[in-house]
Amino acid sequence: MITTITLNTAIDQVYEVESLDVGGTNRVSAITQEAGGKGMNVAKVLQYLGAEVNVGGFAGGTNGKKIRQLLKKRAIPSELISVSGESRICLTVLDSLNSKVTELLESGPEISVEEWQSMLEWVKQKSKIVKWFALSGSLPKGLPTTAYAELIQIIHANGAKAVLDSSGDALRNGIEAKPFAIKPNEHEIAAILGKTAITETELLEAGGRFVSEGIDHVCLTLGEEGAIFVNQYGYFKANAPSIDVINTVGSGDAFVGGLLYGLAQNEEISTAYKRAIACGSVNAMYRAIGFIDLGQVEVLMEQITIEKIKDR
Ligand SMILES: Nc1ncnc2c1ncn2[C@@H]1O[C@H](COP(=O)(O)OP(=O)(O)OP(=O)(O)O)[C@@H](O)[C@H]1O
Ligand SMILES: O=P(O)(O)OC[C@@]1(O)O[C@H](CO)[C@@H](O)[C@@H]1O
Repeated sequence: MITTITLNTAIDQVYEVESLDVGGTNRVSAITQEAGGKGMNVAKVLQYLGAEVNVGGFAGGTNGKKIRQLLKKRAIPSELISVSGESRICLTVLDSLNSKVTELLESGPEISVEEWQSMLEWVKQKSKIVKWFALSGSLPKGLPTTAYAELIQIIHANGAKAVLDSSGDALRNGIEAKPFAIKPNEHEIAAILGKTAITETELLEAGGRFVSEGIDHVCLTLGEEGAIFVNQYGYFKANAPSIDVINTVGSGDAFVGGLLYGLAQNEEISTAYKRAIACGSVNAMYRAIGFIDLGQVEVLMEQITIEKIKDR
C-alpha cells in the first residue's frame, strides 16, 4: 500500500480554448474535471501502474464533497479529513493554437490548529501500517512551514518512508527532516537557494549535499530535458523522450508516481528512474492531468538513457 497526502486538495478543471484572448471572450471547446492537488495525481498514476494506493489530505465545503465524489468514481480509497473551509478549484487553460498552458490556482482553505492535529494523529496511525508515502504540493493557509518536516518525522518514527514534492519554505524545511527522496524541479531548487536561475553544476552540488545530509534519492526534474538523479552511487543524467506535448501540468506528479511505484516494488533503481521519467512524459501527451497509458510508458522507457556523470 502507498499513501499519498495532499494537504491542499483541489478540483482540477482543464479548459481547452482555440486561442486564449486575455481580456476578451473565450469559448471553451473541451473540459475535464478531476480530483486534484499534486498527491491526487500521484495516486491516479500509481493506480494506473497497478499499485494499491489510498489518499489522505484535507477537504471541505461543496468542492471538498465534489473531490470525494471524483475519487469514488475512480475507486481510489480516500481518508480525507473534513475541514470547515472550502477546498479550492485549480483551473488550467490550454491554448491549443499557440500550445500555451495557463494555470489559475486558488489558495485553498485555512486549516485550524485542531484540523492539523487530526492530520498528525492520522499520519501517526497510518504510518504504522503503510510503508510508503508521497507528500505533495503547496501548504494551505494556517499550516506552519514545518508541516512536511513534522509529517516526515512521524513517518520515520514508524519505520516508513516518504517522497517529498513541494516548494519554498515547505520544501526547505522538509529537506531538513531527510525524507527518503525529494523531487524538486530546477526552479524550486533555485528558489530555495535564493537564486533566480541555476546552472547544472550548482544543481549537482545541491543534490550531492542533500545526499550527504541523508536523503537517499535526489531527483531534480528538468522538464523536456529529463532529470538529474543523485544517490549514494553517484550523479546521473537522463534524457526525456521526444513527445507531442499537450499538457505538462501534473508531469512532476506522474514522475513521483512512477518513482514511488519502482521504489515500493524494490525495482532496479535505473528502472525506477526510467519509469519516473516516462510517466512524466506520458502525462504531458494528454489533456487530462495525472493520466498515463501503460503501453506508452513501456515504449518511452526504452527511449531513455541514464548516463553517469561522476562518482560520489
Ligand atoms: N516537454 C516535455 N517533453 C518530454 N517530457 C516532459 C516534458 N515536460 C515534462 N516532461 C517529463 O515530466 C518530468 C517532470 O517534468 P517537470 O520537470 O516539468 O516537473 P514539474 O515542474 O514538477 O511539473 P508540474 O509541477 O507541472 O507537475 C520530466 O522529468 C520529464 O520526464
Ligand atoms: O498549489 P500546488 O499544490 O503547488 O499545485 C496545485 C496543482 O497545480 O498541482 C497539480 C499539478 O502538479 C495540479 O493538480 C494542481 O492544480
